[in-house]
Amino acid sequence: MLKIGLTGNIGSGKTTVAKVFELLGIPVFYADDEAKKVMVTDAILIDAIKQAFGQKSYFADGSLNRKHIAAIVFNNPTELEKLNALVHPAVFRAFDKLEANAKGAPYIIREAAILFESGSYKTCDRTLIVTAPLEKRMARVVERDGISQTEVQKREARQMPEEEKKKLADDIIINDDIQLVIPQVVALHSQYLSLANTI
Ligand SMILES: CC(C)(COP(=O)(O)OP(=O)(O)OC[C@H]1O[C@@H](n2cnc3c(N)ncnc32)[C@H](O)[C@@H]1O)[C@@H](O)C(=O)NCCC(=O)NCCS
Ligand SMILES: Nc1ncnc2c1ncn2[C@@H]1O[C@H](COP(=O)(O)OP(=O)(O)OP(=O)(O)O)[C@@H](O)[C@H]1O
Repeated sequence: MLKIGLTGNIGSGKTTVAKVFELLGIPVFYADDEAKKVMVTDAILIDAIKQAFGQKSYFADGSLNRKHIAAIVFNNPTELEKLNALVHPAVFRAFDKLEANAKGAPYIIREAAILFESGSYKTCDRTLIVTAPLEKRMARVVERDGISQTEVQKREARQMPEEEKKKLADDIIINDDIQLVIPQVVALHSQYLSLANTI
């Protein structure tokens, strides 16, 4: 089955784009959501996170102390690598399951903020990047998450620059509030359906 990797830096609008593909009937795997799920359900992973980042990593009710972990990993690249090495294998396994369950679909989408950085693009047949100017991306995330511009910048600094990703990606959607997003998604959907028919 044709697999499309969908990415974009923080606040680019990749989740928004993914939702449009879903409306067109395409199964989408959200790596971020899956990471959130396994980090509170996988007992071995939970233990490993506590060992690495302290007991404060979880609240008494079992939910993840996201602020505590974010403060550690987005201030120290080595700590972020440690967290990625713990979480990503479980996310990769979940994607394999989704793929197995989506046999009837013409193609599937794997949405991930760090598709290129994590190497998961290698499991995709094509890659699609959503782009937007940095100022717009920052403003969107500040509005959506209520975090400061500095916090957004720290995360952006841990991601491969958008310009580099644009060179690696096969397809692009420009989400700059000037060009319309839905027609761009529909055009790519037709292209992917044709490609899926040739596989
Ligand atoms: C550190 C955590 C707890 C912070 O949680 P928080 O609720 O503040 O942020 P959230 O998860 O909603 O992420 C917001 C954005 O931050 C950026 N971001 C998140 N994880 C990463 C990462 N590993 N590397 C670079 N950027 C990241 C992305 O642009 C993401 O969309 C959380 O991001 C996390 O557990 N990250 C590790 C899991 C992971 O790699 N997720 C990303 C896709 S698999
Ligand atoms: N074209 C647009 N017009 C207006 N608002 C938009 C547009 N695209 C995205 N947004 C808004 O900007 C915010 C960021 O978009 P979205 O969550 O899709 O980005 P993302 O790339 O998935 O971000 P992250 O990497 O932080 O998870 C959301 O609140 C979304 O509703």
